[in-house]
Amino acid sequence: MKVGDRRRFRRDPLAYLEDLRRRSTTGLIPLPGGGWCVTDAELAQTLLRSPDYNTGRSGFFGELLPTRRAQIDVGHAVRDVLRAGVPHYRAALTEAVAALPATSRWPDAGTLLVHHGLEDLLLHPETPAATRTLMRRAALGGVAVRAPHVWQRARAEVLRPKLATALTEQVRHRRERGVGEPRDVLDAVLSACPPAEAADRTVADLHLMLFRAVMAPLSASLAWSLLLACLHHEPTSPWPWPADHVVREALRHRPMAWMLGRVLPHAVKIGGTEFPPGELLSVSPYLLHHDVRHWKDPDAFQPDRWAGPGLYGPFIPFGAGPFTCAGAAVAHTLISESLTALSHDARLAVTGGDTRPAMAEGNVPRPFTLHRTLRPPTGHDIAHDTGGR
Ligand code: HEM
Repeated sequence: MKVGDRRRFRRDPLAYLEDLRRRSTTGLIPLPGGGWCVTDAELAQTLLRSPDYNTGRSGFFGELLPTRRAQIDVGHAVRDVLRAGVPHYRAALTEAVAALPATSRWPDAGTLLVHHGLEDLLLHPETPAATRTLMRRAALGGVAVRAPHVWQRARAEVLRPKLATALTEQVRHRRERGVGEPRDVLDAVLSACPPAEAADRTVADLHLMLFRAVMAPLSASLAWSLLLACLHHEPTSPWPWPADHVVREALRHRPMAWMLGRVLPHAVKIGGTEFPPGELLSVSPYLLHHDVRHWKDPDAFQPDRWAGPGLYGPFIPFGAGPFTCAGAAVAHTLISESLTALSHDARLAVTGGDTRPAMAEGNVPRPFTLHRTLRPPTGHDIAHDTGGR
């Protein structure tokens, strides 16, 4: 990438991408880091959904699991344990929100909240305290969510192997004892991975990988939902939208996974261009979510657009097709629960908010400050609380 392009990309990555799309006449844009992005919505969805382009294993798990079947089993087992843990998450999050200071710095405060909600689901309370402490330090110290500063990332690099060693020891211990009904994500991975298929260290690495894959997008999507809703509403009255619509619209407006790549298993001709096998073709959820041919006012943040019967365009914040996110539904629930806990009986306002993202391992919000003021119950709340309507 040329220096000028790099500067423009850093200033506003999404505007830079939009600009590349505007200049393309073929529905394809060459990406500065290599490979191509398919911007035509139909072609893009074909690429994600067609079994022709999604052969073999998903890149999500890297080389950690030997077969596609094993990948699916692990994804489902983790999803099931999180789904069963929703009531626990709700209670833990409500507790954490009650302890949130009136002024908090985001997105870090969101990472803290999400971790508080997930802590017992990642490693249940009977796990040795030292391992849980390491996990907590990792969650907040740049292992779960990529830290912005080099020194923080260096510290995370020291923490990561310590946590991997502690988790490996825990895997050995649980395997010796035998795993019954999964109590946490580690049990879920163990239940889907027989020892012949995954060594103790591999299970620990899978747990670490899932820890990041769950924490980072939940934390970023919660922060985007909060920021965008606050920027588009006066803090003097409660939000007029259900949390579910805010979350959906934030996932559309600022999807954390802004680019999804596929390595072509065979040669293909797209938009008049021949691509050899092995070429990297990507689809951008962001561009599809902002395509004027499929969305009305795509650049406007409008949670209300989800209130009516669907006139929706392509919506793929969790991907699509055979490799779509295993945790999509539960992720949506967890973010909505978090937003509900934050906005319940409170006025929310932000300062320092910017809708341009900082690109880390995805599209994450730049730092902003949340001001949360508890509001006295209104007549409506009292009628609602006592069951009166
Ligand atoms: C807001 C939160 C989340 C977002 C935005 C998100 C997004 C994504 C995306 C874009 C993919 C890749 C799809 C592709 O390559 O086509 C993916 C894969 C995956 N996600 Fe999520 N995810 C989230 C939360 C979760 C949670 C809570 C879980 C826990 C179960 C999870 C488990 C997975 C798994 C297992 C895969 C790999 C699926 C496969 O290849 O079989 N994700 N996610």
